[in-house]
Amino acid sequence: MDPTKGALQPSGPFLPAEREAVYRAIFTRRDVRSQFSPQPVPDDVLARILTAGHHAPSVGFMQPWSFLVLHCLDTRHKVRALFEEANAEAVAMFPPEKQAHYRSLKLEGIVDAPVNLCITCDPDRAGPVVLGRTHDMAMDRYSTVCAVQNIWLAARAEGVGVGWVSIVDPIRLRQVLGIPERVIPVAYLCLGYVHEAYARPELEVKGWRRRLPPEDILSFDGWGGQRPDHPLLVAMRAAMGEAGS
Ligand SMILES: Cc1cc2c(cc1C)N(C[C@H](O)[C@H](O)[C@H](O)COP(=O)(O)O)c1[nH]c(=O)[nH]c(=O)c1N2
Repeated sequence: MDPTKGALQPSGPFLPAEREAVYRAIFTRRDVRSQFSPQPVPDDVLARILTAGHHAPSVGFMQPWSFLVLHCLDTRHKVRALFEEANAEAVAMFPPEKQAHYRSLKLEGIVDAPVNLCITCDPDRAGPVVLGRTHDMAMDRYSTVCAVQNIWLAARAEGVGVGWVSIVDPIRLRQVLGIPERVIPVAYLCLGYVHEAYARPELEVKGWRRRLPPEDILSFDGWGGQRPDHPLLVAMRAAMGEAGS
């Protein structure tokens, strides 16, 4: 008996409105730090968002992620203290002329948001030899990041904002959350309803950095293959214009 018999489903393009909805989620998704409503995110909504995360692609289908759901305010205050400490160290790493600007940025919403998630990667989830990870062990972490992105986009569709906080010492984060040593904390996310969000990345609005034009990120037939008048480049410029970027 062929196990693939009847396993296929139609896979054509979405209807225009469905396609628009997917692109809308992508283009209006924001990293949210300060606009969180304290209104709780109900379990059924959170369940849909996490289920989207759990349907991410993963190397060898290893599904290396765990989703730690953090409501406890005491725990979140401990994580915020880790952020404060790391952020003070971070300021000093920037050139003196950028430090005041850096200090003015709000870079977390750990306690403002009603719920946080820590998304971890367990390299041992599927044994030592994993299909597709044989020549690059980082593939399990990349898979975990795919889950994060699914969560981020599904949350956008639910009206739930997500902010990624990476300015924390991962070793101390592990201790605070009781994460075993072999497990890697990949992402710390703050989640909550947002009624208004920036139309462009907050770092762009606040003059820190701008989105790069397509000519800076497209290359043809190998690294460094710039083709300034290539039709794909022209089309991507137009698509970015339509996306408002
Ligand atoms: C791996 C990683 C880590 C972080 C981030 C993102 C990612 C992917 N971002 C959010 C980041 O600043 C943001 O995505 C960009 O500025 C682009 O903005 P939008 O996400 O489009 O709103 C982020 N933001 C922040 O305020 N504090 C942080 O510690 C981090 N860390």
